[in-house]
Amino acid sequence: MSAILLRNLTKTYNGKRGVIDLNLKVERGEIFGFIGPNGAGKSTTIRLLLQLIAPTSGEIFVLGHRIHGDDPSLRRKIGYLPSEIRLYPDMSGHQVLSFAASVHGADLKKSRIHDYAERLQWNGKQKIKSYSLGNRKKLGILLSLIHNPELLILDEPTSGLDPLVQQQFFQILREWNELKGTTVFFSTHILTEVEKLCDHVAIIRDGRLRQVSTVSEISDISDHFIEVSCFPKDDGLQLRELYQMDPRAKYEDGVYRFRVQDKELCSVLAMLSRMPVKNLSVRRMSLEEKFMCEYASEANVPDRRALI
Ligand SMILES: Nc1ncnc2c1ncn2[C@@H]1O[C@H](COP(=O)(O)OP(=O)(O)OP(=O)(O)O)[C@@H](O)[C@H]1O
Repeated sequence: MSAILLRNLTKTYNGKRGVIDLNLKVERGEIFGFIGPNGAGKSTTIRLLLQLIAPTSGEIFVLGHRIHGDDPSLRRKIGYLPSEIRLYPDMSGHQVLSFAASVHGADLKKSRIHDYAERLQWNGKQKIKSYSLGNRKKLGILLSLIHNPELLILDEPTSGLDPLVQQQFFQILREWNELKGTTVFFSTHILTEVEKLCDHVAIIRDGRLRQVSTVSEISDISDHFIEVSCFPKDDGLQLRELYQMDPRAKYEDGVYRFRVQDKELCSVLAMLSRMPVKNLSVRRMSLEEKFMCEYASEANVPDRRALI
């Protein structure tokens, strides 16, 4: 039984797309990254999973149950960290935590929440209205874990956390996942987070799933950036042929910049070895760059030169 199963899931808002025809499976116990640029459809998918909005068409199964109308018993099994948390402004952090524990019948003393609060350097004494974004986020993380959920859904959990706290947070997530077998589904637009934490990743763009694979599969098919210039005696013809392999290649100030796939690299280097090359740089694309080139909307594809 999967933790999450989506079948042909579509959500439109007054006829405009939210998400289109999503098919996705997240196995139990996985840490699954859901990545995409702004407006891609991440929050819409999460809101559908949480029964906060209804699908236009398609089916959603969560922890083996088909979502159909409102199901509070299913929601109790899910921990949710929204991208923006709204809490009672006049209560202190500790009061909110105790209140949430009493609602869920959880014993804070027996849970690891205090340990996690300390590791996240959370300040529970202040009133919520005077909280910083980071402290608010930390409280949101603690609240999402308080009832020992089977499925943890985190919507951009790291925004507002400094790098050291982020590291602690990832460590806590890993520990929690190993200890309890909790499935973690988290959305982000920061690819390095997915690299650090996840086995599987789904990439969404313009409301459609573009790729579902392991993180290492995406890394393995990484391409290479080549930047090359030749001595003037070369008329550039051969090079021009080479760099035309990449439709988004650039030529400027005597320097050719283009991308080749892994499988083409050896033959391209062999060809370059026969040319009067003055400068050559070959660099493997990072996952981040690959994401930017392949998965960002066409309009947002950055100038290749900025990446080299
Ligand atoms: N309540 C709404 N009413 C109308 N359109 C909406 C609503 N919520 C989302 N949308 C639209 O649905 C699309 C997907 O938005 P969504 O918020 O799911 O993206 P996202 O990937 O979470 O983006 P971000 O990273 O910016 O939070 C966008 O085009 C957005 O404008």
